[in-house]
Amino acid sequence: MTTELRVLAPEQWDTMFDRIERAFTGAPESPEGRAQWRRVSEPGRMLTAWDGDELVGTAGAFSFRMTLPGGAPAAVSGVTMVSVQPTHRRRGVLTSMMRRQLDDFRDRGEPFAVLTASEPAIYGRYGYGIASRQLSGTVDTDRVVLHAPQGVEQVRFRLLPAAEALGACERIYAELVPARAGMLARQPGWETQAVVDAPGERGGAGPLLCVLAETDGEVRGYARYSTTSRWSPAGPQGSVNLKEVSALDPVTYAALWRYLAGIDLTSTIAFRNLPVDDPLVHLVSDPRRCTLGFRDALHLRVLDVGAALSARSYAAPVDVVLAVEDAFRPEDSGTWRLTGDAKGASCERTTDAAELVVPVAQLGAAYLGDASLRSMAGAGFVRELRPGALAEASAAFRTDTAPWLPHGF
Ligand SMILES: CC(=O)SCCNC(=O)CCNC(=O)[C@H](O)C(C)(C)COP(=O)(O)OP(=O)(O)OC[C@H]1O[C@@H](n2cnc3c(N)ncnc32)[C@H](O)[C@@H]1OP(=O)(O)O
Repeated sequence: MTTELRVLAPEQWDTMFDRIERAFTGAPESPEGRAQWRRVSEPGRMLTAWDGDELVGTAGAFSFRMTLPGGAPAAVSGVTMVSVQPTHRRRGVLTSMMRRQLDDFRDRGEPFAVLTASEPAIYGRYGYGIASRQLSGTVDTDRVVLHAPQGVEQVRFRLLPAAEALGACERIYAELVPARAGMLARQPGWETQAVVDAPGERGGAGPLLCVLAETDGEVRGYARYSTTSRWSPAGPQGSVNLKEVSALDPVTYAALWRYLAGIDLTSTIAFRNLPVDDPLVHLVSDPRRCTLGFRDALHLRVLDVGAALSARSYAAPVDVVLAVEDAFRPEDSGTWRLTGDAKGASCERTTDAAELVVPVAQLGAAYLGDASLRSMAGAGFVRELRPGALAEASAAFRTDTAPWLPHGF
């Protein structure tokens, strides 16, 4: 079988989206959801695979700006809408699209690429590593007491339909973007993604609401949530389905959690995506009355080692010669000297002897500070050639704040 790769023509967008829905096997997107995907789709950035006149594969990209350790933003492509039709699976269509996409990203001068995976097992072979994780879980609000820092009683709340509070929430979001690696600066059209609330997709819950938390008349935080009503013989057992909670200061953050925990007729808060170091774990009186789970979130693929490693800062001084192995793009394998600290870094090709061997997927996993090089050495991926190089690099790559991707794409 030969497939031809082409950039999608704009008039073929609906056909393409139909094919993606078929490959993903679920119910079609709501009209609201489909309109949102169309709004953010970028002309010229959807690669398609064709078998004759049949569209059999898709791999798109968004143009994002992502925060790096140290706070600087970097241009990055976010890979999206990857699909191969069931009639053409396991014949190398995805591999050919991945190869072309990475060439394109490199031509755009982007030092790395990111994605979120339907199944994490797919992308390691293309050099992507798991660079951030997310925390999900529940809080039993009948049994757990939320800590009340001083000042919490001064916070006032205003409850609105989520779409009506968009402007205030966007201002908070924009302030938070530089504070955490992995966060994406808002691109046009993405602000409405957070408030798409198709009635057919609520799963029995009420409409999406937004509570604004204010101190002295200034909005300092917000939470987007819906509620599900449930009744047992013993009484009400509804749940708060938390979509997002953000605040500019700890007092407002605690106040928002106390507000959510206090909503009448509910006994659970369920959340799906918090940073893995979220303060929630310290706010609760009884962590055993919470269920907590971690899963992969952002997968990152380094394309230009020198540019990528010199764009971020490092938690501790580092001067290490890294041999980066890239099995999918062997032409990009090589040896670099990385020198840097909290103020910045440089990373240049070198002929000096390698001190640490790092496969490119593990470099991607370590890049935002979440996965430790030492831990990946323990699994046999990272190899130390100069005693001390691993400890030095591992301490330098880690970040005090865990990276976090606030939403999927
Ligand atoms: C960023 C995103 O959009 S994530 C969404 C990904 N899309 C989906 O999950 C939709 C449903 N699945 C699909 O559309 C397809 O099965 C795809 C895109 C996952 C794979 O496409 P294919 O064309 O079948 O992949 P291809 O034939 O190139 O496979 C390459 C390799 O990946 C492996 N592979 C493919 N899919 C999977 C999978 N789901 N899990 C584990 N390995 C996989 C193949 O076995 C093959 O391995 P090999 O090189 O060792 O032989």
